Amino acid sequence: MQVAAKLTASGLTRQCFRAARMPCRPRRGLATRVAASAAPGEYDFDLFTIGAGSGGVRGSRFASAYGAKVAVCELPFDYVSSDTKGGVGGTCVLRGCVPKKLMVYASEYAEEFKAAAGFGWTLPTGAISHSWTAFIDAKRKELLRLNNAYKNTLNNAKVTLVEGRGKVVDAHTVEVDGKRYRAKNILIAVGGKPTRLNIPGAELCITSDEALELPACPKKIAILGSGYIAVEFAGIFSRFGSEVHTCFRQPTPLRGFDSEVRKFANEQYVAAGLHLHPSVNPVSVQRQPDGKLSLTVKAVEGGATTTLTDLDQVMMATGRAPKTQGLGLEEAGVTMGAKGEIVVNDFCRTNVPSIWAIGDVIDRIQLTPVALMEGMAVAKSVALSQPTKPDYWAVPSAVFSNPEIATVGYTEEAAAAEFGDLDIFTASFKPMRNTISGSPIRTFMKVVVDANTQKVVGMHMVGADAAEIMQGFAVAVKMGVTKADLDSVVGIHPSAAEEFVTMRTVTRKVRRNA
Ligand SMILES: Cc1cc2nc3c(=O)[nH]c(=O)nc-3n(C[C@H](O)[C@H](O)[C@H](O)COP(=O)(O)OP(=O)(O)OC[C@H]3O[C@@H](n4cnc5c(N)ncnc54)[C@H](O)[C@@H]3O)c2cc1C
Ligand SMILES: NC(=O)c1ccc[n+]([C@@H]2O[C@H](COP(=O)([O-])OP(=O)(O)OC[C@H]3O[C@@H](n4cnc5c(N)ncnc54)[C@H](O)[C@@H]3O)[C@@H](O)[C@H]2O)c1
Repeated sequence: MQVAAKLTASGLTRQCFRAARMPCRPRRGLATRVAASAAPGEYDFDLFTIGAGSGGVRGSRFASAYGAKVAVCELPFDYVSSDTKGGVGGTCVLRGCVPKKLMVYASEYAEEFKAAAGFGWTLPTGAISHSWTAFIDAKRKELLRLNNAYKNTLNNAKVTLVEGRGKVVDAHTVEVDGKRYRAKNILIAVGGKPTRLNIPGAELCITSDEALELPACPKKIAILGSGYIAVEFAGIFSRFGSEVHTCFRQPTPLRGFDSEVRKFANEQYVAAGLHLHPSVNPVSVQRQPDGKLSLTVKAVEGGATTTLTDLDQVMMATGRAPKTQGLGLEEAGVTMGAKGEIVVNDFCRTNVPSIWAIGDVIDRIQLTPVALMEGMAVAKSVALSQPTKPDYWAVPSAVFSNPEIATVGYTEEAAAAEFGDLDIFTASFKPMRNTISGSPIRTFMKVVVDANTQKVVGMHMVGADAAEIMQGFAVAVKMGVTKADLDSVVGIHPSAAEEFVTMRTVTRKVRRNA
């Protein structure tokens, strides 16, 4: 694990928040008290939430179900977010998980058509084509449907929805477009926004927001960064037939993931047709006389520059920043971190006892299910007076790249640092589907076992259906499954998943004192 460990206010290491690959247990003993009761009528609401995204909606409706009087405010709807536009559902539903996965599905058909030939299908020549605008229209309709469904959910849960930009005035007051509301507790769930690198030509680039709303599929695109968003969109555009160039600072993509997984994923991305440009820093983006773009990058070592030309788009996928600017938090005395994230304790409570914060804005693990967990914890704390900590142990995650990656628990590097002695089991194979389809893509599976307790402390997979497979194994890891338990399970044949219960030979033993 290369991210420096650093204690946060919650007593959890920063390292363990880098997307669940170094799961730590919360430090005990940070006391919390639920906000003191108020005199009846003193407040308009028991809880006022700013932001109706994943965490805000979940926290609000659970608090309401527990008997609290709850309101939530949200910016007016748009497909692309800004300081004045958002929409009920938030990033995941409108500009993240959902539209991204719809794009993954849409792009996968291209591969399916190709693979079908290997299985004897003849596709009519020239008859297969894709309408980008038809797809974007269908995607937009679905997002609008979901936006309405979320509004209905809030309505059915008796949560008052206020449209407009929320701002904290003081410990118990929220202002939405000039109107003030008094609340016993305030929950900040405003999420984050895509960041742009400060390089010449940054304004010519798109981010994930715009990438989901392009008027046409780019013929040639450069993507900066190699985190979740970069590799997912690289897979999407490449399957749609774009020439995709991914430029990143590290030697392999997906910093923070298990290094064997990174190396294997790197090989598969190349096999899948991506043009990878590792160990480079972006320098500038220019508009060519013909309207296309060019991108100049500089080698991390040696400083040689390379210019990619004739690009239809340059996408920055270089991280997201908490959306806390102008929210009135500093004025209300809330402690903020260096990146603008809200500092909270183990209970998602800020240093101002009536103000709580969850989701991307606290910059722990930026995943929807984590924001949901945090929202439910705060709902219990404030509405049931049951102080509740979110549990960050064994949070699984998946990268919907081509091929998919899924992981739960420790990377080998983090586990070696934590436990010292490990037994590592790995398998690499060509999945049956790819044997006669002609696809070169292989699958990799890895089990990390603490040698002293024989507990499985990490599981990783690169390959088709990794997300679907890993969800079930995450339950086992969270319950403390041992390698012997895995070995005792009968496989489902033929499947890739069965490999996880049939690995009998240790690939290598990692010993602290070897
Ligand atoms: C491209 C992309 C793909 C992703 N894919 C996945 C995935 O596959 N799986 C996964 O688990 N996670 C994924 N994520 C991450 C996931 O979307 C976030 O972790 C999750 O949405 C965080 O929820 P949240 O409630 O903290 O914030 P958000 O969902 O961002 O919600 C915050 C809400 O607050 C509103 N808001 C902001 N400021 C104000 C204000 N002042 N007043 C009123 N309202 C305000 C915003 O408009 C927004 O609706 C993805 C993210 C991106 C960008
Ligand atoms: N499938 C999923 O669950 C999923 C999908 C998308 C996003 N997300 C969440 O959203 C978060 C944000 O995603 P992301 O991909 O934008 O962030 P990220 O932190 O995963 O990746 C950021 C990338 O930008 C690079 N970068 C940062 N600063 C740079 C600089 N100055 N110059 C060059 N490169 C730079 C980093 O090295 C890294 O490759 C993720 O952490 C993840 O938690 C999850």
